[in-house]
Amino acid sequence: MVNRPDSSSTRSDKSSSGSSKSMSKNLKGGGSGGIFVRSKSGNDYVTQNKLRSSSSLQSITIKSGEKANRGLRKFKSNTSMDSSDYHIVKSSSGSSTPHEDNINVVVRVRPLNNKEIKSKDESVIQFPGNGQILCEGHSDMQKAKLFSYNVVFEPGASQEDILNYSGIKRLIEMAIEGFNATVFCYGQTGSGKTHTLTGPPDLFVGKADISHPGHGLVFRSFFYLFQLLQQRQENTQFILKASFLEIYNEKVIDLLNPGAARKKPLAVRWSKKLRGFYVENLFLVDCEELDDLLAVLEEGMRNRSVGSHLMNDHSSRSHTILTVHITSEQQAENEKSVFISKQGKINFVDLAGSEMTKKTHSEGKTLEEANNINKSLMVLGYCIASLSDTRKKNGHIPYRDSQLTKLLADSLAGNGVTLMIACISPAKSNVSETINTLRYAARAKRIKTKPLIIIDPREALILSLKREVNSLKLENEHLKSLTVFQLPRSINGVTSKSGDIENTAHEHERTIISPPPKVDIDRLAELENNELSELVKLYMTENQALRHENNELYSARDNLLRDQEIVCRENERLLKKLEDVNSVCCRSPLIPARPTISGDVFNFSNGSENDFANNSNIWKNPLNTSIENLQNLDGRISSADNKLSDNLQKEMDKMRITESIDAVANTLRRNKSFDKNGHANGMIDMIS
Ligand SMILES: Nc1ncnc2c1ncn2[C@@H]1O[C@H](COP(=O)(O)OP(=O)(O)OP(=O)(O)O)[C@@H](O)[C@H]1O
Repeated sequence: MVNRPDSSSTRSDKSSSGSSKSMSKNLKGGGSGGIFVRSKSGNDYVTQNKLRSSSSLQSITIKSGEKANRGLRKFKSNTSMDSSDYHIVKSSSGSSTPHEDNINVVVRVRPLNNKEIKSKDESVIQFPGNGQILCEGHSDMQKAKLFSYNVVFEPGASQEDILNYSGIKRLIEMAIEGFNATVFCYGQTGSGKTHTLTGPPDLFVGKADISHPGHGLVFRSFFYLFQLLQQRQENTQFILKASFLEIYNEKVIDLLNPGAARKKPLAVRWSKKLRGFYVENLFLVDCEELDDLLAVLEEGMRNRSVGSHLMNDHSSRSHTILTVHITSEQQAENEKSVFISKQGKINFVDLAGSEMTKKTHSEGKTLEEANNINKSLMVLGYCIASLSDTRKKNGHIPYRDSQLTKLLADSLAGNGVTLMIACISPAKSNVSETINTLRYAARAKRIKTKPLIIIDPREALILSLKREVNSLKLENEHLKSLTVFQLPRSINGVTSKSGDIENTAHEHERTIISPPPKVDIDRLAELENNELSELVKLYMTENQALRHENNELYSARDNLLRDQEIVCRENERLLKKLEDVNSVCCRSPLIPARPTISGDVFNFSNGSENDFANNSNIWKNPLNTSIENLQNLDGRISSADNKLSDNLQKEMDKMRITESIDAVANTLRRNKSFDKNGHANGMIDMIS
């Protein structure tokens, strides 16, 4: 049966069939691509809605020439993330306006458990398809409620299906790319949150069976993560660290170092720089191999607070947050000395379940735990309600009212990408809690986050300055080469029309730019703050000097162009005059008719060059002559090879013009057509 948006088929809960067959092979499509999936057998366990693809979002943290050690050193020193200087700068989509991204919400419905089956409890959940859930009302009087989510996992869905269709894969990919990703499980006690995230508790007792189908999302995500890292390790270096904490009775306990922490809980502090909350002195463990990550998971699961009550034998009595920090280092394509560093993380959050203490019969310690759990979940509920309400979301959000909401603040409405897995029981006896959870989840779906780049401003500055210095250097080299091309003019004694041109040209040669000292890129991380600032200053100085030189070169070039323009115009004016003189001379009965310019010039290639030289007293306008012929003209027009400047050439043209004028004047003199002042019928005036 195809589960498409137009499908009107409604199936009842198949949980009692309890099929454990893995559906992963039968399912089409995958990830968060918004594809509706079905099984070949016709039994659908996963229905997807039209999902937004988050693929447009990605994040990079740019670091110049530094290995990832800086952040990691801090991790080793067991201090908080707050001690880093990272600032949120902009989204990785390339634009400075960050994309908004809705929280991705999926729902998992667990099968009816033995107790429920025994007590003849019924399922109140139906699956209309298209990511929808129909839940019967509290009583027969109430109407069934329809909810819509990104994906719905029916009771038969396997653990592998959750990995493949919840969108977690995309979150892992984004974490590798530098985003803060969070997946959290929400739901009433006994609804399957821990089962979904980590699998049944006996998996962590004794020797681990890697192929066990019960392994949860965290375990499977670790495998997927390492698979991706292996594919990418050829050109990228990855460093992984992990932490695992629980919030038990509003106290933060380090699950990787629980002894000390139980005596003195860790503090949750506000970071001005990060503009977020963080846990001080949380232990971070290096995870070079997959086994290290799995060991962190095992260790944390062993140490977390578990209790039992009527609704769950292994009830989580705390909220847990397992975080994997992923730092990647990649050499920039065009800048060998520049490394692009990305620092992402993924949080796996297993919330303790809300519980009706009347139902669970909690008392004593368990009751106190239940009250704290319910209280923090209530605050989470307020936060979600406010954030999903467009009128309230810019108002006060009570994150500070619980440790949980402080630590989830960024995932809920900050700069990360978030996946919520709402877990529900299908049993009629739990219908009011189920409706509450479904409402919660529907609200959460309306919340938008803004995934952003986190970047160290000093490193970004160094990188941008380096890039600018390089481009300025290239530009200046180019301008210098153009200026050198013009210099022979002054060397050959050609007068500059604007006196300052040569000064500028010479001046820029005198400009000495001292580059910043060479710093070993690998050791950049070891530099102190003041040394880094000094380095930034030196780059800025170099940058400024290059800009100055750049300006000078530009003004020199402009002056040279202006100068050339003036000479050209003057040249043209003189040539025009001479053309007039020549035409007057040709028409004069006193002067013998001369062959036409074209006749002589263009036919000289058939004769000897001497023919042309012999006729050099006839003026020829080089501007009206084809370039090919001009290049042959007695070497008068400079070629790129002999590197005579245009201006020098024009000066030579001028000299030849003067010679031509003299020749015309001599002819006139020879023909005795002078007036008493030696002027040839006014024509000499024209050429003077
Ligand atoms: N999808 C499922 N398939 C099979 N068994 C499940 C499923 N979901 C939950 N269970 C079983 O139901 C019981 C309760 O599940 P789990 O402990 O995960 O609930 P929980 O929501 O984490 O409860 P709590 O909030 O009390 O910790 C467990 O025995 C678990 O193995």
